[in-house]
Amino acid sequence: MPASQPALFATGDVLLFEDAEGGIRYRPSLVDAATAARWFESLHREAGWRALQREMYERTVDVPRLIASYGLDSPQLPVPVVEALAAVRAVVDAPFDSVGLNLYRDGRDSVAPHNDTLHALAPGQPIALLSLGDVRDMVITPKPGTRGRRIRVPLEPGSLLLMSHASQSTHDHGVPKTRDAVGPRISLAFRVRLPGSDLLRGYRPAS
Ligand SMILES: O=C(O)CCC(=O)C(=O)O
Ligand SMILES: [Fe+2]
Repeated sequence: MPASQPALFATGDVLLFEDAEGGIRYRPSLVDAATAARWFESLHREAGWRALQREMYERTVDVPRLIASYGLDSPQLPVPVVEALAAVRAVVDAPFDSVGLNLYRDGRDSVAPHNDTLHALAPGQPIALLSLGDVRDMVITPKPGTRGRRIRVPLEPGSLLLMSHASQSTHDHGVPKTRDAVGPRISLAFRVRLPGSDLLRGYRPAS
């Protein structure tokens, strides 16, 4: 499917979709390659990675990637997450309080097209996705009734993808499996939770 041509802005930001809350935008280089590599190595080694399962269509399926999650007030917060949060906060004014980390070990790991769990997210607040490690494509697909086309964005190490809360109702996003020889990739998803909500509802440790 042909990709649409996103608008390129003077800052280097690419606006992928516009809405009243900032839409979906991509900044190829939030931090430099050396910083991204340092954070990757440290998190790959030391984050609290877990294999999870979830119920889907009355079956239990393995989540095809490893996951770690922290409240941003956690005393166990890895140093790279503290530094990454500062880099994100320098360009995004949002009261992030949680981070979900994904580790895609190779091209067989993925996340299926989805929108982030609106029941758990504070209205009006964005989701900030920082990428580290090998490049993987993100595919962003308008939901039925939303204008625009499917977009494929290669997420560079050190890049930031910012998605508005509103965009979770208009678009799905996913990281498809690939047959290309790719090494591991880590993403950090900074979010603002609704008080008392559980971002990992429906997930449990793999047996
Ligand atoms: O790895 C990514 O960039 C996307 C992750 C994602 O969509 C999620 O954690 O909800
Ligand atoms: Fe997501």
